[in-house]
Amino acid sequence: MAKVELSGLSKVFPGGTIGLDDVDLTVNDGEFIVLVGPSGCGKSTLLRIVAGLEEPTKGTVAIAGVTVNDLAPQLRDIAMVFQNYALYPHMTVEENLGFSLRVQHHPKTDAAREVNEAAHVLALEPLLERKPKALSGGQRQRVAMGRADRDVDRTRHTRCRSHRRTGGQGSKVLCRVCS
Ligand SMILES: Nc1ncnc2c1ncn2[C@@H]1O[C@H](COP(=O)(O)OP(=O)(O)OP(=O)(O)O)[C@@H](O)[C@H]1O
Repeated sequence: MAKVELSGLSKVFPGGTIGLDDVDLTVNDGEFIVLVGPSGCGKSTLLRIVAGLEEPTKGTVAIAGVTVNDLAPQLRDIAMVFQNYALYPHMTVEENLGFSLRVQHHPKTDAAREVNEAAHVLALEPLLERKPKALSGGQRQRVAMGRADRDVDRTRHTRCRSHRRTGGQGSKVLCRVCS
């Protein structure tokens, strides 16, 4: 986990809809927070900006002390679970959890071990052979969380741009993957 700091964050969409208006928020390393508010108040917009899927009109996003406004989403070491969970319906829980590891060409034994660890932590062990349609909403959400965490490309982070920005290998600020 890393500290996330949002400063003066605003988003005005084309057409003039205000998505966010001057938001300041600090989430400390290891802190768990919940954004609560009425439909349309800007929760998804805020998360999309942190993940890099939306550009703020004003303000800055810093992760682990590094301003990431100009950093592409895949270089931010952020995982996001979407409201529809984005699971592959034709794959089992096990295949969904391991999909990104296969795409990243992780050795099979390492991938299997990581999938088993994730299944244990998320209490999905008895459900590994099931497909998403045979899961409850909460179970689907846990699979989506497990998959999102594996979506972070660990191979990419051997050349982590955050590191280069903060002084290369001697940097004190390391992302979760590289540290
Ligand atoms: N791409 C877009 N173009 C124009 N307006 C948008 C766009 N995306 C979101 N908005 C508007 O920005 C505001 C904030 O939307 P956002 O999706 O962040 O709300 P939310 O708090 O996540 O809502 P919900 O709880 O219903 O999911 C809303 O008024 C929404 O209509």
